[in-house]
Amino acid sequence: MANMIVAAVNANPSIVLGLATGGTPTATYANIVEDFRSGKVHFKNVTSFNLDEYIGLSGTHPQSFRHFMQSELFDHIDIDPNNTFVPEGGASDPDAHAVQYEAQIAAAGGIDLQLLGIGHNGHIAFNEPGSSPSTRTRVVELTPSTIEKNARFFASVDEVPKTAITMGIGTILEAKQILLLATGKDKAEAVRRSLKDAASEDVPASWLEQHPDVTFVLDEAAASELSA
Ligand SMILES: N[C@@H]1[C@@H](O)[C@H](O)[C@@H](COP(=O)(O)O)O[C@@H]1O
Repeated sequence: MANMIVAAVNANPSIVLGLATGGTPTATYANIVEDFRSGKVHFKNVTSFNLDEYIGLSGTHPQSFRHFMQSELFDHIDIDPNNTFVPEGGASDPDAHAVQYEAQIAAAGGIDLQLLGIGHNGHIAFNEPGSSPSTRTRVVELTPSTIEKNARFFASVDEVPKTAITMGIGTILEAKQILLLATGKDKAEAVRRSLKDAASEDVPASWLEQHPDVTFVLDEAAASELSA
């Protein structure tokens, strides 16, 4: 995955990247940092937009996605901090901020390459089951199961925010190219349903079937339900 991203940046040094958080892409970011340190890639003219952020967590909160991006990637490469966008969890008017975020993506010319993970229930970004392909960046409520899964990053489940700002499915589908990374048995069912079921709101990642240039990058465990 890191090699694909580095190749894309080298092919277009002013690329607009869409970036994801979560446990899955940490190794990808570590490999990108290594490639930067060995001079294989530069990010001076790159712009990035992250998928989502918890509402109520400021960018300095250790569990905020802004903090994750700084510590896993941005602080270690030469990207211009002014060109790194993550929805602001501390925005005073999150609905207005979501609209503004869409405008910022459009002003940057749209996303060239979008990196995605996948939730165990098939969510992408924080588009939970029930999300339609026309959804845009907006405020959403997290499902109890997502809150429970993400509690592993917090001291207790009560500390996990119940709402978030997320790019919509429609926003994601406008990216020119999409890479979805999934690892582990826990993701096998979501991966199978995304690729094999008819596209529907039940499995938000299944809407990716409608995109012309999507690559799923899977380990064997995540791919284990595909052969049946
Ligand atoms: N909003 C994020 C998603 O962008 C991420 O893809 C997913 C899976 O996370 P993980 O990689 O930790 O399994 O859950 C989170 O809730």
